Amino acid sequence: MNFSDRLIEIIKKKSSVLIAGIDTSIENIPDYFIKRFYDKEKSEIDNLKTILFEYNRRIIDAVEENVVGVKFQAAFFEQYSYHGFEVLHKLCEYVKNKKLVVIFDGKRNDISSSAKGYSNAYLGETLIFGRKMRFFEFDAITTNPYLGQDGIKPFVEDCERFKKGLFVLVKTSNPSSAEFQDLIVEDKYLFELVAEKVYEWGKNCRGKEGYSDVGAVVGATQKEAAKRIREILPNSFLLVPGIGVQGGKVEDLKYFVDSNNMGIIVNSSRDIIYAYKNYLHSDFEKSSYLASKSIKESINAVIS
Ligand SMILES: O=c1ccn([C@@H]2O[C@H](COP(=O)(O)O)[C@@H](O)[C@H]2O)c(=O)[nH]1
Repeated sequence: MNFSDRLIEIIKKKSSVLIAGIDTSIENIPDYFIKRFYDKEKSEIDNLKTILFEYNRRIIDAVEENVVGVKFQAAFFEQYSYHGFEVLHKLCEYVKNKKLVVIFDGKRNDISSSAKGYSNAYLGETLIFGRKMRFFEFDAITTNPYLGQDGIKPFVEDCERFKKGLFVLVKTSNPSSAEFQDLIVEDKYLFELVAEKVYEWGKNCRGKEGYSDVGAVVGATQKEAAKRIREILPNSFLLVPGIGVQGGKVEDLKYFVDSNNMGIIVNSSRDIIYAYKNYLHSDFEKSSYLASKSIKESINAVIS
């Protein structure tokens, strides 16, 4: 089954388009949780690994009912070197077993030979002594289009081969996104040209429902751009980060959906993983549950 078809199936089953973003830093985990798991007999690194896994695992359990998937932000695991990646690997398997969509937000790309290495790692398989090994079980990855077609091709090929998904950065949510993305090239915004490329790259990997497995990242803070991107990409999923803390408004999601009020998945990270700061300080699991339920319901009220 294609990635886009799997995604649609889960969206229908869950009546949700919410993705929980796991961007956890150990300093933001509540003290009471750290104290509960910190073992003085163990090394700092062993404690880090246990606490990072156990906290995120509980968040995932708490929000499972309200989300269609989990997006792991690579940076927050890479900051702990290979120890962080060990935890990421375990969490990825954990989410996979729950039949949710698992996204690796690494914004990877490079020249084609190196891009192939990234694609092997996160979407496909790697040859070791003639044997094919699959290391991560992600369903989709985010990529940066700056290197052009040859840097994207290895990912697209693995999407076709392994029925995986790709989200290419088209218009990002951050304050400086206009610096390059809004430059005018050939009478168009650069992000429009990138969206046209995304259409081209994804036109041969469509699922039965007619959606492409190659989608775009479009920040929730970019409603004007979203209207234009939707015209260029009528049959692609948009991964939309930036609601909440970054100022993106749930009401604006009506500009991101397609003509069937479909075609988006919406990420929320800090508002979910650190919801205890706004809800119940002493119960982070219940807080994350309540936050995810409230975000899911407010999105559904806008797009259904
Ligand atoms: O344009 C982009 C692309 C990616 N992101 C990522 O999404 C989350 C957003 O986190 P919040 O806490 O919900 O603001 C984070 O992992 C970013 O790296 C983005 O925000 N904007």
